[in-house]
Amino acid sequence: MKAAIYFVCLCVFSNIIVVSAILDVIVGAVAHFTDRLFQKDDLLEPFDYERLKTDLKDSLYGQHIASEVVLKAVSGFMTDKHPSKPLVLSFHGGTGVGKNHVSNIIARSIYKKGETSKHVHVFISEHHFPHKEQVGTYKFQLQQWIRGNVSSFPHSMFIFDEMDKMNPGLIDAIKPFLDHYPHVDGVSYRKAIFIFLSNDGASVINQIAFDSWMDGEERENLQMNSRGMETNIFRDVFNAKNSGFWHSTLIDAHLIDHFIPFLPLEYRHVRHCVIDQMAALNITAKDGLADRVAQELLYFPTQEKIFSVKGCKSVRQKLLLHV
Ligand SMILES: Nc1ncnc2c1ncn2[C@@H]1O[C@H](COP(=O)(O)OP(=O)(O)OP(=O)(O)O)[C@@H](O)[C@H]1O
Repeated sequence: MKAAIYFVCLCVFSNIIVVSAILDVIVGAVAHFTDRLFQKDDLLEPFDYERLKTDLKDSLYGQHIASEVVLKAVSGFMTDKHPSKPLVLSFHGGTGVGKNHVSNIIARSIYKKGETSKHVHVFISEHHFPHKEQVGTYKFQLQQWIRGNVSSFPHSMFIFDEMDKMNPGLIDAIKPFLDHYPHVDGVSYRKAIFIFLSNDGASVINQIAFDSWMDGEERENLQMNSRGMETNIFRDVFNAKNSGFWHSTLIDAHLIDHFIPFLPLEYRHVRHCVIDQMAALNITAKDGLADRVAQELLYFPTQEKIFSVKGCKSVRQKLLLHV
């Protein structure tokens, strides 16, 4: 009797195992199929230098330095069949001046689905990695995430926002991916793109823009090497109280390809942003609406009021108050 019960149990149990194994295979196959189907229209856009140039010219205001460097860096990288390392860009500047906006423009030039592509991965320090004590777990997850995505799609893009608030342990975790290694644990990261965004260096950039304005210089004459911009940004960034670490770690190892300053925006640039938002919201331009909205924003320095305190950040919200 006992033997019969054992026999029945064994049959039921082995049937369960067989059924679950079959189910596993079916679920895996369906997932793989839908994944392929989904990926089919989420691929690379054939790279077009002129399209990126036009997009930067038409939709980015007041950032001639960023525009030039981004165009050269991205087109050089995307047309290089055998890059020796991933492209690593570091964007610096005050709030609302276009750092995220340029990341989206770059994504539009690379992926068919632009910034909504699933190959664009955005990490916001305080949102994704809020707890200091969990840095070990974050580190593991972040490395697995980058590794998994790059192995299935080498041209993946990783954007790290609020880099100045990033835990040093996490910076160490991504360091090997940014280097010249042909492979890290069997995966090549040479076609990936990493973009770091931070407000570090903003005070130096703003001061240089102000001095240049005071001297009556054309804004467009400001270059990376004018008025010691590059050196002063480095100095400021290295000495930043909380965030000096990421720069010293990544800069010392020469892992960042381009430091890109974003200038503070003037009234005329903000006005352009208002007009863009009016078009996006289908609002007809009348009664000097663009000027009224642009005038409502705050400008600095207190006396001269030349640069927008929040760039173009709250333009949409201000505009909505008028409709
Ligand atoms: N230079 C610019 N040219 C055109 N539009 C801009 C520019 N700067 C900002 N904008 C507009 O303002 C919005 C907010 O800017 P964005 O998020 O790029 O700022 P940010 O520099 O990343 O700021 P933060 O440091 O606060 O994250 C953008 O989505 C874009 O619509």
